[in-house]
Amino acid sequence: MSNGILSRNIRKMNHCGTSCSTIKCWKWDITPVILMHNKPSLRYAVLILNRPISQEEAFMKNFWEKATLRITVDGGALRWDQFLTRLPEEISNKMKIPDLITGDFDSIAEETLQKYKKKGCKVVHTPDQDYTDFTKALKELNNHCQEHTIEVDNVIAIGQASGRLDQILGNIQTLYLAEKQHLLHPETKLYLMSGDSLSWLLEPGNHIISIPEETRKHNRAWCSLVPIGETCHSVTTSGLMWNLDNQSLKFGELVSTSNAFDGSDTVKIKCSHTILWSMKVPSLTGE
Ligand SMILES: Nc1ncnc2c1ncn2[C@@H]1O[C@H](COP(=O)(O)OP(=O)(O)OP(=O)(O)O)[C@@H](O)[C@H]1O
Ligand SMILES: Cc1ncc(C[n+]2csc(CCO)c2C)c(N)n1
Repeated sequence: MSNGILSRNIRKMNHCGTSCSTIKCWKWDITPVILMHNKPSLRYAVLILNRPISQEEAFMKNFWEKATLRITVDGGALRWDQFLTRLPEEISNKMKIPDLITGDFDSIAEETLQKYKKKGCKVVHTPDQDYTDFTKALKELNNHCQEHTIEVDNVIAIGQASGRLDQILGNIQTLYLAEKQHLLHPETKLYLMSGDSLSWLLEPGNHIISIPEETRKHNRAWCSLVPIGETCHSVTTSGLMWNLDNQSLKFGELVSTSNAFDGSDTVKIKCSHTILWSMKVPSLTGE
């Protein structure tokens, strides 16, 4: 086991005792507070998708610089370029370049591609039209890690969830594919960060999610549990304003959006099927 903070705090624990030895347990201590003050031992990859970057300059700069691996996905390279113009030139000039630029390149301008090639970025063309550039980027990330014997515990994809609903759903599909098609190392966790919201999949089992103090204190801190693609027949929670007690989550019946925290330092969730968990994370957008 490695000691990167994020995923090591997201330990899979099969320790539930004899009565539930087959139930998997996860502890999630990922918080942007940890990301913000990311420790040197933290090993993560950052992926920039093709959406405006709405996070605060200080956060993004720090987050990018301290990443183990930096990837821009197709038009994401342009978004990164635009983000750099928000920083003073003497700072942006010294920033690390993307390690990898991937995509079918229908969105990136040739000029931008050439500029990054000249700077020494590795460019991987992924023309397959059966998968999104985000999905293909995860495969390339994994290949790159294997080639260079790099390990990352977490992959955080940055992309504002706005605009095209099909793309937003496509991004959720990528979360599922990463798991089902083993696109990443089995220990590597994948998150979608959109502005001040962080989303990831909770697999069947028990989950304990640490809630950062800033989120607990925030009077409009929201969270959600959404069943995607299949009914989650049984969900039991604690730590939420609207807890579930062995209830079923299903579109057309009950979907737990606009839920909130009850002030506890952890949220506990037991679910029978995979669900999408999203939560507000503190102060990344300056709002
Ligand atoms: N409107 C959007 N909303 C959410 N995510 C998006 C949106 N547009 C693009 N993305 C994300 O950025 C990635 C890279 O986008 P890209 O520049 O390739 O645009 P695209 O050609 O429209 O997307 P794709 O080629 O994946 O269909 C996409 O795979 C997707 O994950
Ligand atoms: C059933 C089915 N629906 C849509 C597409 C189209 N598509 C899905 S991902 C992608 C890549 C976008 O960069 C494209 C064009 C397909 N191939 N198969």
